[in-house]
Amino acid sequence: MSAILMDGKALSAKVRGKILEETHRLEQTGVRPGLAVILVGEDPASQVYVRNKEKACVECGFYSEKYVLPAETTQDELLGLVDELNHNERIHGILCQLPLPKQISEEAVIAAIDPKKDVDAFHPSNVGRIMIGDYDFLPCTPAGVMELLDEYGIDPKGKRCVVIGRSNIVGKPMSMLLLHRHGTVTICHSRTENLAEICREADILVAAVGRANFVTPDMVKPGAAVIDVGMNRVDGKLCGDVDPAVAEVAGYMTPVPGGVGPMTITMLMKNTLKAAQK
Ligand SMILES: Nc1nc(=O)c2c([nH]1)NC[C@@H]1CN(c3ccc(C(=O)N[C@@H](CCC(=O)O)C(=O)O)cc3)C=[N+]21
Repeated sequence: MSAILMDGKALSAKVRGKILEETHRLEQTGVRPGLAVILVGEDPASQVYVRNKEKACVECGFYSEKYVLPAETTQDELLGLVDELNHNERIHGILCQLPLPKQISEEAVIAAIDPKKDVDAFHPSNVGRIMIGDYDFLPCTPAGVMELLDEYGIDPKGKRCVVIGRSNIVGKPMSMLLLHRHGTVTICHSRTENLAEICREADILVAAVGRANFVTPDMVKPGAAVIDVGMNRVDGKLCGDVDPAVAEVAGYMTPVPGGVGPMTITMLMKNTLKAAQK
């Protein structure tokens, strides 16, 4: 058996095409969606992501601004820029690329972004709204996973869903979105006992651990949908959290690259469009 690959690149192209149409419609009212991306320091992986985000802005017809600040930037300087962007009328979405250098508190920066421009959905008020199911913005990576599941006709309703990883940006919101769709959700993490056994029960298994090839074939139920959120660099090569041999057991699987990554950026575009429409 060989898993069906869930093509995030193809679905992204389709969704971005629809967003471009919406952009043209919005432009008739004199509004062009605008996204500001802030990058502090020069982590090479972050530079790739930021470049992909700029490309996506072009594909969607957005206005975009990029701010590359030196690694020594102070928290006050960054907060000053955020405040300026909060008041900039051309900018509807603000994304400050994480992680930030250690002299800057990520929490302070996230809290400073106007929730209406928080297209990452990381601000505490947006996180709270996701918990209660009353949200404007969905967190990009989990939202991208849900669109991939929908595209391939995989319905979480009543199914065993296992999320490995409990981060604020992926694991926790991912669990919440699966729960909203009536999945039976288990969150696993580094202290979980009998991890392989729990994973083997999953109809939908989401790996967001940040460790290369962490999910092995013995951890997967035959026919399961396995979603790989990992972006690990091993000897310069990009590799996910799921061992490629899992494709022999799973029914569906997302590739890395070309799976969740492009969808994450596409959901960022969707949120920016939404912010501009409001
Ligand atoms: N405030 C903030 N928001 C984020 O959304 C955010 C962040 N910080 N920090 C870093 C992570 C990571 N992330 C990725 C987005 C796209 C790809 C992506 O396009 N991946 C390509 C391959 C890229 C490559 O070749 O390296 C793919 O999977 O096909 C990857 C990773 C967004 N993040």
